[in-house]
Amino acid sequence: MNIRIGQGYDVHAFGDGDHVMLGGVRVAHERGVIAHSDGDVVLHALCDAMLGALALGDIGKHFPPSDERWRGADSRAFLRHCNDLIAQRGYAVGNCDVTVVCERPKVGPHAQAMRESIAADLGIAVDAVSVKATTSEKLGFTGRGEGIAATAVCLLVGA
Ligand SMILES: Nc1ccn([C@@H]2O[C@H](COP(=O)(O)O)[C@@H](O)[C@H]2O)c(=O)n1
Ligand SMILES: C[C@@]1(CO)OP(=O)(O)OP(=O)(O)OC[C@H]1O
Repeated sequence: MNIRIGQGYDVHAFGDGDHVMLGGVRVAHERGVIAHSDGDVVLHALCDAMLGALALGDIGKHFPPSDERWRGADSRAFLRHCNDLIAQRGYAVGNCDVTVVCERPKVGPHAQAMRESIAADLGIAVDAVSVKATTSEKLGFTGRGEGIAATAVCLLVGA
C-alpha cells in the first residue's frame, strides 16, 4: 500500500460581511473575509494538504487569483477538483485533520456539518474527517480578531 502525507495552511483577513465560509458551511458572523474566492480557509488548507501530498504544487497554481473564473468561487469546487487530481493518480484521502484558529466565530457548533460536507465532497466516511478549532489566546493577528487561519494534514492512500 502506498501512503503519502501532506500539510496545508491558509489565512484570510476579516473584512466587511455577515458570514464566513468554513469547511463548505456558511457560518454567520459580524465580519466576512477578504478573498478572491469565497475565502474558505478550511478548504484552502485542505486542498493544499492534498496537493502537497503528491507534490502537485499549491492552490494558487491550480486556481490563480489572477483568473476571473475564480472570483467568488465556491471552494467546494476546488476541493472536488483536488480530489479528482489525486484520484487520477490512484490515491484517495485516507483521513484528514483540520484546525481552525480564530477567537470567533465559534467553530465547534458547526464542526459536524463541516465534516459531513468535506466527507461528501471527498467521497469518504465522515469519521475520516476531523475538524477542530482553537483560539490563539488573544495573541497575534488571530488573537486580535484581524483574521482567521487554518492548518490541515491529510494522508493519501494509494492502491
Ligand atoms: N473559534 C473557536 C475556538 C475554540 N473553540 C473551542 O473552544 C475550545 C477552547 O479553545 P482554547 O483556544 O481556549 O483552547 C477549543 O478546544 C474548541 O473546542 C471553538 O469552537 N471555536
Ligand atoms: C483560492 C484562490 C483562488 O483564486 O484565491 P483566494 O480566495 O484569495 O484564496 P487563497 O487562500 O489566497 O488562495 C489563492 C487562490 O488559489
